[in-house]
Amino acid sequence: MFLEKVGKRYDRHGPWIISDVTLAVPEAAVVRIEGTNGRGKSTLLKVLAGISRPTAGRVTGRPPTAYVPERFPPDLPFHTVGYLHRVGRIHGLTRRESARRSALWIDRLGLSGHARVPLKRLSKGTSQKVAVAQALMAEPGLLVLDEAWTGLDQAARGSLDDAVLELARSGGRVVFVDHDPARLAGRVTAVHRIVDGSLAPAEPPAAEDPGPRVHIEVDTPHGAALPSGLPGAPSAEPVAPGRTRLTVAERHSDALLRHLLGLRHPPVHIRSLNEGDRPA
Ligand SMILES: Nc1ncnc2c1ncn2[C@@H]1O[C@H](COP(=O)(O)OP(=O)(O)OP(=O)(O)O)[C@@H](O)[C@H]1O
Repeated sequence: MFLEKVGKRYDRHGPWIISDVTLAVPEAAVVRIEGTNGRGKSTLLKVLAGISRPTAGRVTGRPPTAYVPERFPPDLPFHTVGYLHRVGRIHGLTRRESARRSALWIDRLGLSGHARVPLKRLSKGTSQKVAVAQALMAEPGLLVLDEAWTGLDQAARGSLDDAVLELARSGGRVVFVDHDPARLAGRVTAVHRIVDGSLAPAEPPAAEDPGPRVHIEVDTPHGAALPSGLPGAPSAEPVAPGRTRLTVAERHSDALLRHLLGLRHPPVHIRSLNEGDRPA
């Protein structure tokens, strides 16, 4: 995906908010956009996501895109699960797949207690979880996140981190703004700072130690593939026909095991669990 000399102003005679922005977002990129308040970060993200049309320049090669806005409009006459299910249908998913993904993200983001609550009655933090869930439901090729972690509890922030890494690992692109300079440290592939309306490269944050990891070997019947979106974004390595070795950070292993034990499509048999080594 490529932005070529992109500029945006909201009014024909108004100031240019961003100008002459040239940016490549390759596959598997995790791109952080920085800038002080009011510099045009949200404006750039909206142009990237295709929600706002550039006033100058052009955007090419945009894959199917999902966007988590800074503020999610909860003023819709649905409850959480009904809304997510509709989002899935809008993305062209079958009823069954839409229900599967809704249930997956409701579980992973800790929304189970709010599944039947009308969107209008959700707290700000819970609405934010729904905003994240509706974007991840789409399994997009480009995920644009505008302060999407803000308001989430720690577990949901971890789930969003995992989802970003999964997406990048499968070749997807992620572009985000976040006030925490350490967000996705070690995973960010490029940082760009908005200075005087244009983009300047900046230094990515250093990696944090991911800590001990756990290996889980699982069998699936007839070699069926494991579903995408597993908690903790484990890496998966085939070790024998129908057998996969999953490697996940120890802090996510309980959530992953719980999820694997509950899987029905396909059912998963856990063969072994091997704890405690550290990444090289
Ligand atoms: N729809 C709009 N119409 C007119 N002006 C707008 C609109 N949206 C944003 N602006 C203006 O564009 C400028 C940049 O806003 P933007 O929200 O993109 O910045 P930001 O870097 O994301 O800010 P913050 O860090 O405060 O979220 C601001 O001066 C803002 O008032």
